Amino acid sequence: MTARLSLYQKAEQELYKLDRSVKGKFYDFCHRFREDPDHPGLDLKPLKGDGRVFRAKIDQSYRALLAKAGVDDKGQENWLVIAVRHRKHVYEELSVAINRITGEIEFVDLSVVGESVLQRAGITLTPTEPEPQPTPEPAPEPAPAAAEPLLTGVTADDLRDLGVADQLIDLALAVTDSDELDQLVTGAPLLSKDILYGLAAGMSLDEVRKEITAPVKVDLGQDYEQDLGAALARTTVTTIDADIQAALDEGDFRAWKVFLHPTQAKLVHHTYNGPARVSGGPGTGKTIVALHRVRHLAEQLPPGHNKPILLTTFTKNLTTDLRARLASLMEPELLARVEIAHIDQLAARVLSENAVKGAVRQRVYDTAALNVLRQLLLELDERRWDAEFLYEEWDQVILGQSIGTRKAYFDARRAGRGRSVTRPERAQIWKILEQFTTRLDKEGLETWGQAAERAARLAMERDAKIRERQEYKEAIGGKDLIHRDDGSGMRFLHHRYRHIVVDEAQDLRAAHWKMLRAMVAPGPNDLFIAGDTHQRIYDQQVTLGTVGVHIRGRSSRLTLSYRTTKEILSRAMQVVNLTGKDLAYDDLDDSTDNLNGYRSVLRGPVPDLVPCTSWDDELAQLAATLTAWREEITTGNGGTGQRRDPRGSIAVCVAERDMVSQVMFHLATKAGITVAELTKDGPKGDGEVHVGTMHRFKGLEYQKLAIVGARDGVIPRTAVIERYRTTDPQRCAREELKARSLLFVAATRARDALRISWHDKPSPYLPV
Ligand SMILES: Nc1ncnc2c1ncn2[C@@H]1O[C@H](COP(=O)(O)OP(=O)(O)OP(=O)(O)O)[C@@H](O)[C@H]1O
Repeated sequence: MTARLSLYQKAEQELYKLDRSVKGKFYDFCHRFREDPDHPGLDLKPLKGDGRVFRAKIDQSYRALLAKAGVDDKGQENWLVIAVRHRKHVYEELSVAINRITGEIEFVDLSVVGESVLQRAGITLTPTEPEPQPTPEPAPEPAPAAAEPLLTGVTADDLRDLGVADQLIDLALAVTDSDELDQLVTGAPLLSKDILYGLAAGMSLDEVRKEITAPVKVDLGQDYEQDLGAALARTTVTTIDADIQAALDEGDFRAWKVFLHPTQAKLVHHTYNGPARVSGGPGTGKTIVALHRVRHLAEQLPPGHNKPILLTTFTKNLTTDLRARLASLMEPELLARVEIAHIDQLAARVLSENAVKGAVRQRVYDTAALNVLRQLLLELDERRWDAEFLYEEWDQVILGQSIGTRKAYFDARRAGRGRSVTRPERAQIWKILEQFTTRLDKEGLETWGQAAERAARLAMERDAKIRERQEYKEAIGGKDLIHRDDGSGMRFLHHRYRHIVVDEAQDLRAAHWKMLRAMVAPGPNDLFIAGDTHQRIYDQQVTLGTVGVHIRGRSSRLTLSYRTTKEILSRAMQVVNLTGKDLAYDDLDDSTDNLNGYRSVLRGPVPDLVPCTSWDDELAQLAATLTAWREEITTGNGGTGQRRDPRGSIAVCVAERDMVSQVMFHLATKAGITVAELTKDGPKGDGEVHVGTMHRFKGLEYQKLAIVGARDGVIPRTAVIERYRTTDPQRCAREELKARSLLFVAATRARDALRISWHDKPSPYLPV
């Protein structure tokens, strides 16, 4: 009889860590097992635990642990590989269970639980193939004196109700410190791990129930515990040959493509009755969820050749990154149904489609437009207002709210703008800004903010026409509108997209949102928004409700970081910790957001905080660190790990623009390290180490990251803070918040190693 073989997520992760030769043998094993699971060479035998787990021979040393999940209609047996390990670590007590919350198959790996915890919980493990013992085993140490349990205020019933695997409950209650907990959860199913870490991080039972358990709860029938076949259908597994082969070849870099965390999967597959938003700290998988969401939506589309799905984000280099990742996740035919464009590119496209001949304007960045305003103020001898204040008033209040008349400006809300302005002052400001926009116009210039506004207006006009046509059609009982449509092109008018997915949403302008809102018909799954306001590094605070994007009741938060180690995360959190400040992070709507429960299960070295005596000293020490990092990566940590090409794994993030070229020059000429500048379009060239300013690092990640020049006066900038400290305290606080977010974004790009250096005084936000 042949068998169908699937691979449990944890088994796949174990495989990554095995030697290449064992991986190869495992692959052969899969082939042989599929052909005939009862072949004597495989030596398939049940363990004594609950009789549902079997072991089979991969080679002399390695065993596969498998669970039999029934036989299908064609008589084919369904088997799940739950673990791959050395025969020394296979115990009779191992068993599988079906989780009462998720209904998925769970395997609790007792072999990794610490000896002392097992003793306290009264569990002894029996090896299936005991090693010959040359000397008698010493009598086991008596269990250490009982210390206070780590998890207080929770009972076994609480843990059971939340969804912790039965086998882990007594063990979890016997744990007395976080190292023991770390060891326990290494072999724990995902949901148990989340719950136990959540409780240990101080989440209340209610919070865990709401944020961790409820999102993954499914309705299970009466006898669900016996039906492994049904449970297998609910469990995320790798099934086909090619998948297993790819997993073995690509290692854990591809994990995100196959295995979504249950909380992530829920968000990906849910049907939302309108715009939905997912938030969460850095590295919690918001982008991964957005990418899978695009695939999910594409899979539901009726056949066609158009592109009814838009995936958009704030910057160009992130768009390149998203495109590459999506291409590796989706079949080309499905990918062809997705438009991938950054938000300014989208606005530019709308404008060019509607361009009047001869009226093309050159689009400029804010600094260029600000210079035009400065020149104008000089010519007018205008000293009552400084150029930055006026520019922001224009960009954020007038453009931000699409204000077209002096009267509307008198009534405008100026929330978050700091100093108030009286009616006569508004009259002065309006007059100056009118002259400013006329000047821009005359010079044939347009800012990206203006372009976004114009694009939004055009998209909204188109939306209004579509609605009007729709309403008319409904009013006449759904008949064809041949006469009305004739020759006007109206018949072909429809919303550009059926679904829009937005990443890094926290930095989009009000006009961008208006444009996006108008590009998709309101309805199920219209807008899916991923973002984290703790990472807002541009000045665009938007309340989505005011631009027609209503997310209330459809917001979710991810809390588990997959990128950053606990050690990096705890330092980074201190940067954005606003305790005692009269400031808060918004939730993109009219409430606040926080990072409660944000945590990581990854461990690594504590970040290095390095004081230097001068900039030259900083450069020299940086070069030494990078040389060591490169060595670690290329030699696979001195031969203990996987060897890798260091290109694209290491980056240097600088606090000031000028430092980019200085760092690049120093590394290339004095340290023999090849470099690539991180530009708007991504890394330029294929140098080993990427170098860029903090803004360029948005949304990216590196194995090892150095931040240089993190000193007081630069983060935050003295000039900016001094300008507003007395004149506009609210603005001053906003600038501080932005500077904190920038450092937070930079620090959380690091996966395993983070090093932050400065000379003179450190930035006040650094935890030193
Ligand atoms: N389910 C998963 N399995 C394995 N890896 C995952 C999973 N989800 C996320 N990751 C990994 O975690 C890292 C961070 O994911 P992602 O970029 O989506 O986070 P993010 O929340 O968008 O971060 P940021 O806000 O910092 O941009 C990536 O390396 C990704 O591959």
